[in-house]
Amino acid sequence: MRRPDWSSARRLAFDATASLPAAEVALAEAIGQRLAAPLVALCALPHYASSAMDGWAVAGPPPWRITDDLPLAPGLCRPIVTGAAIPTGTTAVLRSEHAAVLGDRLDVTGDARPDEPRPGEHVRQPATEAALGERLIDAGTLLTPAHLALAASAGHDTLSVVRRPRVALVLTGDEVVPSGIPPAGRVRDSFGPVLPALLASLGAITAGVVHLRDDPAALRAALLDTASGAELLVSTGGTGDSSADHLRAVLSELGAVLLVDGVRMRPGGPSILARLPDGRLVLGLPGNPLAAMMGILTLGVPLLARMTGGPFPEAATVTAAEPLPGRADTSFLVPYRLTGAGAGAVATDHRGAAMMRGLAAADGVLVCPPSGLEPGQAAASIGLPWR
Ligand SMILES: Nc1nc2c(c(=O)[nH]1)N[C@H]1C(S)=C(S)[C@@H](COP(=O)(O)OP(=O)(O)OC[C@H]3O[C@@H](n4cnc5c(N)ncnc54)[C@H](O)[C@@H]3O)O[C@H]1N2
Ligand code: MOO
Repeated sequence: MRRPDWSSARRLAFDATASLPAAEVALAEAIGQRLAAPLVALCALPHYASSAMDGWAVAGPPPWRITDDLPLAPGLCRPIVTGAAIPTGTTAVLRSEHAAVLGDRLDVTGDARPDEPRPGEHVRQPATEAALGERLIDAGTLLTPAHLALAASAGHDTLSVVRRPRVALVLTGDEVVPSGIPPAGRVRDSFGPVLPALLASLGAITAGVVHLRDDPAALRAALLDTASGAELLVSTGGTGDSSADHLRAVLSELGAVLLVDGVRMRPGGPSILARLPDGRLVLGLPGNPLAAMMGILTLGVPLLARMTGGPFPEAATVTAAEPLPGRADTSFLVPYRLTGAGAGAVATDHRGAAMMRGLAAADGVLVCPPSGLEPGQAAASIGLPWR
């Protein structure tokens, strides 16, 4: 679609693709991925009766005689540690702080409650957290450390997760230098050191990075290169119409379909989403650093949410604390800071398309509609993946 508005562009990006297939990965690798199938308990939790305290497994009322014999008959006891299996015949566990040992005799100290230990006290009964086969985590859940620990205790060594999308980066520009302070006419590469980590925070793996001159043949070859196995190519620069900008011409020559051909927003308006004839997607980000970030936040975030099996990332809202002018047919993406608890958004300074200072200082990005905003009016807000 040619130049959709900001919210239509996000929806087009989400609808451009589908969830990737499932893959079985080691438990530790599943962090941050979405579960592809419901996770069930492979054993009851806990799977045996265990002690919740260091102390004594006792049978019957006090006092008790200390023994190694099993099963425990009434009037007998033996030491036990937290987590150990409860010996047969045990009626309760007496915590060590409340135990008085005299020779081979054990009694309850004066610090204990009069009825201590109650039957079953400090005994973790089997299956109190989950029964064997019980569903513990729903398919589609984004896996956190807590989920992985639960899966491990439920007996899982691997998990079925939605495979991470592989992304090939194609960074273009004769003038772009990879390190140091560039001379006039050249610019330091703002993307190479940053995009892999940003894409990783969105669930993707960077499968390759190439730096290209502004050369259509090189760009064509890079877009046709399938060696990295990437489902998505993310390019930077060359989205414009100058003699040094080749992305549109090369995409057209390759027979790509432009799913999003520019977005009615600033910065980031020239962003492109295209599908190559073999099905791979190309996200073309403008060269201006802030514009490229807005392209990722607008098109890349919904696209990768879909590929990683997630829901559509609904925008939050934020209230403007100052008037923000609008412009017909354009959404202004405004990096903002919150002025205090419950207070509204104030635009950061230094937020030109080629600047990064404003975004670096921002709490979020406000989407100012064409009609503009008055103080107290609400607008869509894009969350920053790194906050
Ligand atoms: N006549 C017009 N000129 C421009 C228009 C327009 O509508 N008419 N649109 C402007 C807008 S908006 C944007 S955004 C840019 C889009 O530029 P391109 O995607 O074609 O990117 P380049 O021309 O290659 O570079 C633009 C700018 O970005 C710098 N750049 C490129 N790569 C990097 C990098 N890796 N790290 C840091 N900076 C980078 C590049 O040096 C340029 O300064 O076009 C406007 N022009
Ligand atoms: O995308 Mo451009 O200014 O709007 O940088």
